[in-house]
Amino acid sequence: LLRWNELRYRKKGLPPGTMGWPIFGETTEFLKQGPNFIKNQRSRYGNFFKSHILGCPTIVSMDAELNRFILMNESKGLVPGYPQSMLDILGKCNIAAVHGSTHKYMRGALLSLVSPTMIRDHILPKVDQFMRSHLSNWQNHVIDIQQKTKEMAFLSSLKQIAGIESSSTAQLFMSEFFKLVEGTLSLPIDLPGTNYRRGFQARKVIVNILTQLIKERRASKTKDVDILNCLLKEEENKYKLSDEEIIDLIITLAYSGYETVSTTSMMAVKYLHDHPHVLEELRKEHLAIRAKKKPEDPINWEDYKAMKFTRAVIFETSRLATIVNGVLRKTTKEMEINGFVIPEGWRIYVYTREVNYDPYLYPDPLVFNPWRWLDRSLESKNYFLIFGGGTRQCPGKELGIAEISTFLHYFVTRYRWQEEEGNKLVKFPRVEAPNGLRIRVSSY
Ligand code: HEM
Repeated sequence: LLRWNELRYRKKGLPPGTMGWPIFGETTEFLKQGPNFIKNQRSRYGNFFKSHILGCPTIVSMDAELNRFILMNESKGLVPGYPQSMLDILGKCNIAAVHGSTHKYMRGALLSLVSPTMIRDHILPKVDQFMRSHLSNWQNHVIDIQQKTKEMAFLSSLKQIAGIESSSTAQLFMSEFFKLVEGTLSLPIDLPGTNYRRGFQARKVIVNILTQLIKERRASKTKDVDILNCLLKEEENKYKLSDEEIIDLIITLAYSGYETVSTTSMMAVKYLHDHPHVLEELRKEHLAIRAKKKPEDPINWEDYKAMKFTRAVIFETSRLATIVNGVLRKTTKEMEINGFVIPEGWRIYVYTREVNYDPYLYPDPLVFNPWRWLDRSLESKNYFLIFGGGTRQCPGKELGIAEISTFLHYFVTRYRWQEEEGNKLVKFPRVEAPNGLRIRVSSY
């Protein structure tokens, strides 16, 4: 079978590599061995090789130049290639499902909602208010920081979107949202009891909640500046979206900033715990900001901009933990890349993980050293792909960093913490603590 499968794909012009078993391909090896599978294949076949993973024939690209080319050339037919379950559940207007001019339009609408001015004037005050209350009364408790940062990422975005925080709507929305997320990461099997079916049903509940919210907003004419109101203000808004587009955009916003922000926050807590000298430096930065303020004064834009070491801690956490392993594209037609012919419909996995551990780019790559990021030019290097690159580079980069920074501000100025015994961390295919990451918290 293995040989037959190799012969089937021995089409002239494909990159080197192996295709594994019919249907399953090399998915088991990929999931079991994780990054080592990719490294082994690279040592045999180079930086651009073929495989068959997660149900699709796939090209894995680890070549810096080619990766840039792939990310810059959506218009030539290299569109997002995320799994069908994700597209089905996030809606047909979600940003990963649209291309060309529709993508430009939806992206423009989204960028206007999370621009630096919006963050400074409207979002940061909400994030501050939220973090103050979310991070209260943790002292003298053992908490699961994974659970707390997940709730934080979701509820903080819900507050920015619609000013909702701790109502029963927020709780219902949150439990349905968690089911939706699980559904997007499952096989698209529509049977009772599957995560896919549950995710799809959760989407329906969320769409109902949002439809109701939109109706209430239109009737109430409130002047609050939150994301929902900005989307509904037709006269002043350059981007006019239908209700369906508004709903999918809100789901996109909550979804894209959820796991990225929560996992980075959790891992920052983990690394700070394990590196007391880094925690000391970070705390110094935040205590200096607090010293100039009254206890009730919020974190403002100037404070955020002054958090240079915090920014460095966030980048170093993203790099070392590799929160995002890479991004997926697919070909909309047969095309030639780097002298190889890639058939229509193949996935391209722009695999960026190994760049994070390249000793030429990051000396002592396995050491947690935030100081390396104080040279701000590192952020604009071509190989810096923590937030993606090209036409789909993360529009929520500053928002995500502002949220994590505010979280860290209140966390390190209010608390000390000690990890409990027995925590386990998995780094691949997602960074997570399967049984939670429990810490014992006391007042600072
Ligand atoms: C530490 C936090 C974050 C990380 C590491 C991160 C990472 C990324 C990456 C790697 C991509 C590229 C995906 C691709 O090319 O297919 C991306 C895209 C995106 N991110 Fe983020 N992200 C973060 C926070 C956020 C936040 C808070 C938001 C909310 C506004 C957000 C919204 C988006 C959206 C909407 C896209 C798709 C853009 C498009 O397709 O044009 N992200 N992000």
